[in-house]
Amino acid sequence: MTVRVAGVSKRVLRNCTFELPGGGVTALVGANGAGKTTLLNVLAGHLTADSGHVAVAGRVAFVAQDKPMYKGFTPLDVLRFGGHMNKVWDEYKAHSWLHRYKVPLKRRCGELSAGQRAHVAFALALGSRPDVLLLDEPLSELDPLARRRVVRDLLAEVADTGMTLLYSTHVVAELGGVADRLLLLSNGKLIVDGDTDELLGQHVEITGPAADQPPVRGDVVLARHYDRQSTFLVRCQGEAVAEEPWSARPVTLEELVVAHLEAVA
Ligand SMILES: Nc1ncnc2c1ncn2[C@@H]1O[C@H](COP(=O)(O)OP(=O)(O)OP(=O)(O)O)[C@@H](O)[C@H]1O
Repeated sequence: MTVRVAGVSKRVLRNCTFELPGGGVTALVGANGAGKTTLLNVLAGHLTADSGHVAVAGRVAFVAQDKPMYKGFTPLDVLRFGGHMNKVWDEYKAHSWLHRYKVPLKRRCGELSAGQRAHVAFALALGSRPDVLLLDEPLSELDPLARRRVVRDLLAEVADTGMTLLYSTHVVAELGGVADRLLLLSNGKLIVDGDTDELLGQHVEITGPAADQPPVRGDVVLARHYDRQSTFLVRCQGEAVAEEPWSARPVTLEELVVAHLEAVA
């Protein structure tokens, strides 16, 4: 396991326990204040847990939400600094990221756009050849095209290097085909932790006549009742077979996440 977290508590975090195998992409999702940034800071070693244990194997790079950097430095200065600070440093990888995203190399970081600063932070992080890359809302400053390209480039990096990527995000509509694992935090507690394909296979929406319970076995995540109709989003134990007049349909990752968040809101 690349990342092993056992019983970690800190600020809002309560007894968080999970493991991430090497070489995967995990999305960390949760409402505002759920504890995502706190958890990433604990994993990065910037915060010490009040209790519990964290083990992260290999080199770790962390890109914080506000992408802090010296405003007077140019991107070239930042990479030079990265080369001095990191024992392992891939100059080509760092420079090619800035080149690919057309970041002005000699302009001061304080005069770069938020998206350009984000690219400098990505270049610095990837240049350090991390085994574990932690990103806190990495896509929030990027335009729609850049978001797609950055996601594609990060997935290629994971595939090429076997790096483990854990990133927090609110953009659950863009998780499909990207995250192979989902961690869902609510008020500092991990309420969902699993492989996204398995989670999608387990969750189903059942619709039929008004009823207190769905006609399938499993945990009701969310129930909605209308005059003559009930809809249940259920985490099933086995295959969900809904007989007439009930119907079952698979859910998207976004629907799954929103239902779990709504259930505890
Ligand atoms: N420096 C701090 N000292 C004390 N409490 C803090 C500190 N920073 C954050 N908190 C609290 O910890 C809780 C979790 O904050 P955190 O930033 O981890 O949430 P988040 O899930 O990343 O939220 P968001 O989606 O809004 O970025 C919040 O209640 C927040 O007020």
